[in-house]
Amino acid sequence: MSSQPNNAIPKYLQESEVSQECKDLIATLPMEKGWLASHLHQYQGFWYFTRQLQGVLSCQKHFNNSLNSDILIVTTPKSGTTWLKALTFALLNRHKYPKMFENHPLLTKNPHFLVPFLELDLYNDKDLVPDLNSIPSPRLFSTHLPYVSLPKSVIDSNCKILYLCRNPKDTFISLWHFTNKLKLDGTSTNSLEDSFKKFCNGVSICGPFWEHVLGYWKESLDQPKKIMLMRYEEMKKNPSFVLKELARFVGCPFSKEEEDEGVIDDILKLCSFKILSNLEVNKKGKLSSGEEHRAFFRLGEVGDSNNYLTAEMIEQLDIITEKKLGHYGFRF
Ligand SMILES: Nc1ncnc2c1ncn2[C@@H]1O[C@H](COP(=O)(O)OS(=O)(=O)O)[C@@H](OP(=O)(O)O)[C@H]1O
Repeated sequence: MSSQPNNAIPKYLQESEVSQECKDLIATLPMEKGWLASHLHQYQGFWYFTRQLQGVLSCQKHFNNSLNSDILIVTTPKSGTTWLKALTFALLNRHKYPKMFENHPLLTKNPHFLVPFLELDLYNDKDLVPDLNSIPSPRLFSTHLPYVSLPKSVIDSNCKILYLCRNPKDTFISLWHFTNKLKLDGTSTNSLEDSFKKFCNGVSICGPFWEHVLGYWKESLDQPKKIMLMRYEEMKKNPSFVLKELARFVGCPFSKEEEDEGVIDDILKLCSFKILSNLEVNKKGKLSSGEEHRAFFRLGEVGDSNNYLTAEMIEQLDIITEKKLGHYGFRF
């Protein structure tokens, strides 16, 4: 692993400057080279790039004050995180910003800025506990962590978890496009075929994909008041239904007056791919972690994987999905 910063690589993928604790742990963990980042490390059964692992350790150690009023957005990467962050932020702040197309923070700030990742933003750079107590209630955070690796305080509290996943074919293709855009160092093998093999073997950010989904699916059945599971495809098909369910789940349902006044439609419009992806802030700009805002907006459609995957690849992913999830009653 490299110990010198490489300025061609975004900050969040740099492997230098990780803590000694993280380095010592990494030396004991299974490691893979390849797509997404130069190295991925397997920790508690799931794969992380180096700085992400440091953030995971740090938030497991320090995020020990989860409140019952907290709302945590949990997703598999590339399943619509940006969209769900925007929707949830707009939902919770609808009374504060009633004129949605005039002075709403989403018009000038990227959703990832407004809803930070626990392990990527809050706990990554330093081993310091950020001042989370100053955030007004309900605090809204996000994470890609699998259920088994959530900080203990999240497991123990009655916070609400909004879990979003997307069919693995489109998730994989979205991730593959994202990594190609990054143009990592020459050691990365980003060919579709190689990346596909790794994805099928579970080696992807916060993968194995199927185990991630299964963990939350099982918990959502056991704890329906705590975990609401959503599918990207469902959100695309019936966004107002999902938004209403979401509002009820987090305890701020829409009133009849709001429905009549078109508040639901306004939120959906503001958070639509068309509006968000065309905002100046999302065409330019970068997160402090180095990711370009525009990298979060590509196509935003269901089924684009059909344009990239062969019939054999599709069949292979369908078989894995049925074997690993269908058996437990989960289907996309
Ligand atoms: N508003 C809105 N509506 C619908 N779809 C949207 C929206 N915003 C982003 N996207 C699409 O979501 C994909 C990116 O996934 P994530 O936001 O989960 O990425 S990340 O994990 O936070 O990096 C990526 O999907 P693909 O287009 O298939 O690559 C984005 O285009």
